[in-house]
Amino acid sequence: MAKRPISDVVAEDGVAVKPELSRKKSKKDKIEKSKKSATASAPEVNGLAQVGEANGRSADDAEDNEKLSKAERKAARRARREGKEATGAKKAETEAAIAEPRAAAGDGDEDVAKAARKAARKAEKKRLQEAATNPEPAAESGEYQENRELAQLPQSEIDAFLTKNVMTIDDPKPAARKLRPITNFKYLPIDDAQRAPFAKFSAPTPIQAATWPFLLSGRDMVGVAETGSGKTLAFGVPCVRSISSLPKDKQRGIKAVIVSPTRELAVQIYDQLVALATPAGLQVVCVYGGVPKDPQVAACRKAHIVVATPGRLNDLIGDGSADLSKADYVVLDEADRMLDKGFEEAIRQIISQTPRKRQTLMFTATWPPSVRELASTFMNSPVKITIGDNVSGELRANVRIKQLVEVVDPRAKEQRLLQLLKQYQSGKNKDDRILVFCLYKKEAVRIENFIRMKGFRVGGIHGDLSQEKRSASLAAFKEGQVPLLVATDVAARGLDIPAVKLVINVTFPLTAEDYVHRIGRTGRAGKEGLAITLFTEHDKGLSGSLINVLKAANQPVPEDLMKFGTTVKKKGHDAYGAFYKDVDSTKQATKITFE
Ligand SMILES: Nc1ncnc2c1ncn2[C@@H]1O[C@H](COP(=O)(O)OP(=O)(O)OP(=O)(O)O)[C@@H](O)[C@H]1O
Repeated sequence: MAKRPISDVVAEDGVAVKPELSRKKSKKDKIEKSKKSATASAPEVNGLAQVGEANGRSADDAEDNEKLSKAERKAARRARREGKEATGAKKAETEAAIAEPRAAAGDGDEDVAKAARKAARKAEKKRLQEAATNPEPAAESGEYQENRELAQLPQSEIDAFLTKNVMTIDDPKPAARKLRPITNFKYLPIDDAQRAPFAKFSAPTPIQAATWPFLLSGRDMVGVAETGSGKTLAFGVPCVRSISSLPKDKQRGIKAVIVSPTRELAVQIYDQLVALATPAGLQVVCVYGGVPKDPQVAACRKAHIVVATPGRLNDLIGDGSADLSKADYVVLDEADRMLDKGFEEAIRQIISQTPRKRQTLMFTATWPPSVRELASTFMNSPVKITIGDNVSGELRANVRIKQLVEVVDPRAKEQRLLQLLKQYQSGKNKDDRILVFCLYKKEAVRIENFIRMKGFRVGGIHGDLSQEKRSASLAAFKEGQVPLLVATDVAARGLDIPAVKLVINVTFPLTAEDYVHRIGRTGRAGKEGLAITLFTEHDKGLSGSLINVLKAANQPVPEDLMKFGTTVKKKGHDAYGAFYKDVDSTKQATKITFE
């Protein structure tokens, strides 16, 4: 499918897809019925029956476990063999190291000098043997083999990288060997053409470096890293490699599916995936609602990778146009959003169509406890990788964003907004990009008109606008023709708009997670950013969560905000409700924190 402008994209984004609204009658109802009967016999997790995932599991589980333990035994044997070889090489090196100084010390002992030379030769021979038996990984071999140069880096260099970037790796499986972060693009097991899209970057970001070895090894994963830290390529690169490393006849059909909560984000991911997949000869399709289905149906027939919003994807599954039975690489981007609210059922439907033996990944900047257990029902012993000083997975904003909070009278918000715009968009800064967030669509319309009346160039993006207008506003803002954009939370997650200088929250969002995502539209890819939030007494229920976010990022907490209270209300899952029990699913995991 050709690259699709955002203006082609219409539909359900930003609003949770209600399964009963999007569902096609006939065939889909049958699917639903069979799921309901399965639910009755499915095991319950926290009072919620696992649909699809649990179906027919027991019959295949024994076989699977058998395969798994065979694979694990094989990995353990290989680890032992590598260990022996390493010990042998080390021994020879040690002999040489011991002998050399003695000889150099000139103790006159000819035998010692001879022994040193012999040991050195032995060590060198061993190294050469190792290099010969451990060639660079063949591109067509699916198994991940660490690049030789990476394997030979001194451990101190690896430790310094891990410490500098404060990485936490929770791995519930005992590691056969320690995987080193891929600290340079040249260590990726892909060919040069596939490496071309990275030419503009100097090095992988921490989330990319840390996740790639695990993902290339086929592991399930939860990846948590700040907004704008390059998570798309973190899951995109192994996605393409997982397909391109297969023999050609095994590459046919939809092999990977990436689900995103909004259509604009889906299109953005699609663009990045096309850049990665094209050099590998793979096709990507982007499916979303509100536009004619036929071109998407045709593209699905040839596609290897599908990037989708849940509603339209379920539509295509329901009418038999999208066959996910071979899609064994599944990504939920903005995973907490995908598992929240009305998306959950749509996600269950999608995942139930994918093979039971698959790699499932969840990526996000915010990972609230309310979705963690539900997430684990879709995954198999996932590795959890968190970047940043955030071991317990608390809510964290990008620390390069300066956050200012002003407590104001609700009636004074518009005037204060005007002052801020005059202050930050004047003189040489008149073209600086500013993103203004509102909570409600009607509010966004009012604020946009107000700003325009005051003489500013402004566009809008929210659910009440036609798709054409919405896409035009976003494109004009991205390209710099209109420096101001008024948006609802439809633009809060994932959108990568270049050089947004300032985010202004005219009205606080419904959750502190949304706040973190909203302000994350600035300060991306290592840059600095600024966010100004107008907070009123109407928002006081969220003062405690906001204070925590500010404190964790070393930002000033205004006295007026403290007055609203510091209590944090526990957020219940929409399905599990307020009685949701937070279970530490990583309890058994080996937790390694580098700091
Ligand atoms: N290795 C890299 N070095 C520098 N920039 C990078 C690198 N990888 C990706 N980027 C750029 O960083 C920006 C943010 O990437 P991306 O949109 O994937 O972030 P994200 O972590 O998914 O953000 P969000 O949490 O808001 O969805 C993009 O413009 C992307 O091109």
